[in-house]
Amino acid sequence: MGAPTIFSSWQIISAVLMIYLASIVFYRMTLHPLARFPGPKLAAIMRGYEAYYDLILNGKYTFKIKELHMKYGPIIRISPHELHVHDQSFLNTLYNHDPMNKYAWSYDAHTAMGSTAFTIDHQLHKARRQALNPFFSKAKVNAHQNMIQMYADKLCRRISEYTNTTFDLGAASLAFTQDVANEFIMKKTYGSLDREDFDVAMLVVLQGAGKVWRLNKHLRWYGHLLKALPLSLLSRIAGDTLTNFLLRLHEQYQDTESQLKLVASSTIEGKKMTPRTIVHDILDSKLPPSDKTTQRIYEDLSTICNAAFETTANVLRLVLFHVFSDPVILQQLRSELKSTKSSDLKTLEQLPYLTSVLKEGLRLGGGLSTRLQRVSEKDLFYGGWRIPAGHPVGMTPFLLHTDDEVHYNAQDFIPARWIDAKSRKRSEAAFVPFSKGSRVCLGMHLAWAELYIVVAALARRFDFEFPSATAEDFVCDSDQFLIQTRSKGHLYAIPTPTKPS
Ligand code: HEM
Repeated sequence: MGAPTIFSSWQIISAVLMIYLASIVFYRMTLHPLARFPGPKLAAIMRGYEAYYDLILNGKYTFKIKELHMKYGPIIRISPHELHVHDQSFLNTLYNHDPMNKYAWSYDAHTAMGSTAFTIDHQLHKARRQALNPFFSKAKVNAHQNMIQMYADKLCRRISEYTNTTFDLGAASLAFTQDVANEFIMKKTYGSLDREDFDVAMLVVLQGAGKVWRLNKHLRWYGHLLKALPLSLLSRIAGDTLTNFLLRLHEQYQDTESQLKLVASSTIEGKKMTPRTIVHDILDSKLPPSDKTTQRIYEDLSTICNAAFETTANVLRLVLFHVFSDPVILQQLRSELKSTKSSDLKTLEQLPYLTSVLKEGLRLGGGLSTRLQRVSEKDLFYGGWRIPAGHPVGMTPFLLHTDDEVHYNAQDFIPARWIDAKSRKRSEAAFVPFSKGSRVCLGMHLAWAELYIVVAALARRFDFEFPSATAEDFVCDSDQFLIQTRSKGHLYAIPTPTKPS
């Protein structure tokens, strides 16, 4: 017979667990390489701090980070593992061409590890990006301006159908950016502008996508589980809107597959005959065969397309709301547009007021609402601080764009700030809607071109009234990776043709 034990096995397990947790807390507070950085103790101890703002308060950690900077200064520890800097002078240190990885904890949560956008490793990203760069160059975009103009004209025709009645200009803006991006990248559209409701289901799905990403960050199995479920089961659980989106992704997978087959089976002559898509560029690149599988190419392609849609549409809606709600801005824009009859992209790019309007849209509605972390192989330095190599540090474009210390009346839509030399210099220093360095937005030239062409077309042809919208509806109120606003992307408008003056 053994000796009687004083403690039950549950008590022993609990005690071991307590000691384990206490030693983690002790380590994170004292010996951890980030222990000396300022910030709330709870955030330094556990990720649960961030999870509370992310999940319970629905994407509010970005706003909390702003508050923490006001209390603790420009560099803070925002989780046991991560720092955040709020100072534009640090932009060039963090976003450049030095070897820097992305932060797997955040970027893997998009569950598209094969995509260039979410590739963690610096070298692998560099190779993947090289294969894509030529397709998205400024010259390539310029060569597609007639296509963009064609969709802008189509948007105008569709809007004319609603003269003096209310329609959703917010959904129409997304339909435009979807059709243009799909046509540019895949030489195919899914007919969003042709749909009676401007494909509003896509708007609803894309507005909800950030929630899945935030859940995945904290519950690592969640996204993988969703992906593993068969479409038939998922559609029973998820409802029509998500099912339609998944069907669209499925169609995109099949399109990728058939393009791969087409390119593989074509003769050199045949290849020349088929319209060149991004799939051709990836297959012709120096990437290894493992990066040329259908799944990898599909992940890249669907991520690039999705990165193109809501980002640009969000800026477009915000610009349209402010331009057509403010007679002074509208009048100034129209008189500049009248000075040239041309819709040529190069000409539009030379117009200072139109450019300022778009920059203001990109400042308030562009960029991302989340922090973009980088993990450097070398120590980084900020002020008197040494940031040890291997630890993620991020900055948030949205917080820089809306900082009153940098941009006067930062919350207000004031195109003139980009005209006046002094205020322009200040604002430019903290203006990073497309980020910088090796991970700069792949589609920035396309986004600029779309905005120039479509805003000019709408300002020349229509007046809009917004019976129920207010400026607050377009202020970022939730971090969904992308900016989310109270309007959730809807903008109800009554169009009338522009009166000849
Ligand atoms: C106004 C519109 C847009 C804004 C504000 C925007 C903003 C950004 C930002 C801030 C990043 C950096 C993300 C990070 O560091 O994790 C980024 C990356 C990216 N964007 Fe955009 N974007 C826009 C439009 C587009 C368009 C039209 C496309 C595609 C045609 C696109 C494709 C991408 C891709 C693929 C990346 C990842 C680049 C890489 O890591 O190499 N974006 N974008």
